[in-house]
Amino acid sequence: MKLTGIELRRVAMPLVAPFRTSFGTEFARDVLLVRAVTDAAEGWGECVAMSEPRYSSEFVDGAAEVVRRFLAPAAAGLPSADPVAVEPVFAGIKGHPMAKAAVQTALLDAQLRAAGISFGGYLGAVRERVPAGVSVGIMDSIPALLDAVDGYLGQGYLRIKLKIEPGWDVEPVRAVRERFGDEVLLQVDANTAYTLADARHLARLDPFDLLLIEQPLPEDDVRGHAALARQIGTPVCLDESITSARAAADAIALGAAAIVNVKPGRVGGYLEARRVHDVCDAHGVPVWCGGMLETGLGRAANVALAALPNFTLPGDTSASDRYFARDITAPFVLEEGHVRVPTGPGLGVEPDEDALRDCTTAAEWLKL
Ligand SMILES: CSCC[C@@H](NC(=O)CCC(=O)O)C(=O)O
Ligand SMILES: [Mg+2]
Repeated sequence: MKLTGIELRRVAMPLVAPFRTSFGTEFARDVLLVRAVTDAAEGWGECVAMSEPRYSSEFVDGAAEVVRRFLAPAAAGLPSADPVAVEPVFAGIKGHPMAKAAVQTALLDAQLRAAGISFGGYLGAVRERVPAGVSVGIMDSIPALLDAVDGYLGQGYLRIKLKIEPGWDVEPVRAVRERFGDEVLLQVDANTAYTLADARHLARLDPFDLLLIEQPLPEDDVRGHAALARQIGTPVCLDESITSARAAADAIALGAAAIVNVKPGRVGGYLEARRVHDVCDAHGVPVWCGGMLETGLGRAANVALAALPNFTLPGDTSASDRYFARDITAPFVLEEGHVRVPTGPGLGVEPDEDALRDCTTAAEWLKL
């Protein structure tokens, strides 16, 4: 399969409501899409980098430049743009996992469409639908939070994740527990907002029987997470710290991760994401699929990944309307709290031409 060209397409996707985390508030997504044109088929990849480098060091303009100057020429230089062959070539370019993941996914989508193989079939999916959790941002008030959670539970979401930060943690969790009871699957995500000195405070979450606390400490403080795990009862889950399968193995060996949030963009692609899944499985550590407010293209790939055997916790694989009034693919919908795994070749979804046209802000053809 020879790569003949790559299109970089930027789309503007307003969010149905602001989404506030400990590192800022998102009002819209400025998404970089990669379309790989090969002599066999075309494929799409979504870059999950945000507009600013606040979740991690990548940001969308930088990712576009890395694809333009380094990744696309590297892929085009190969005799065959096989996503597996592209990995070692991309390894020679340091960092930029989200940019790499977008290109690799576009090549994988093209290869699988040409072969008539679904993304889930290729990755090793064992389920036809996956349980959907939902991520709930930091709100202006407890009543507003309770209204939001009530709405999501009413839609059928099977797990609630609350964003937390110092000053918005114990009380919102207590309020959700008191209002919705002990049966609701509940977890929190701090996006690195605390330090080990907050251990005693974070232990105040223990009575609320949370599934996990996600990335309480900075992404490079793996030892700190291990120390924290010995001081709190809530299981520690890592997100930002897990940049590769090796990082997952190290974190598990250090006792820093009882659970892992798998995000293909954070680790350089779906092939490495599967390796993270496999390493965690080998250590008896459950995983779930994280989210980066993906459009239906990235969402399709995540839902397929979430159907692998060791994805035993509901992921942030929400319906499209959690974030977007109009998706660029047919919307993913919640069915009894689950999202269906696409079965068609490749990602199994196509961009809707009209929706894509209406939200495109830039299109650039990279002649290779
Ligand atoms: C803008 S926040 C993106 C990163 C965040 N993602 C979510 O909270 C889930 C977002 C989603 O539902 O896609 C995380 O740290 O897990
Ligand atoms: Mg997270």
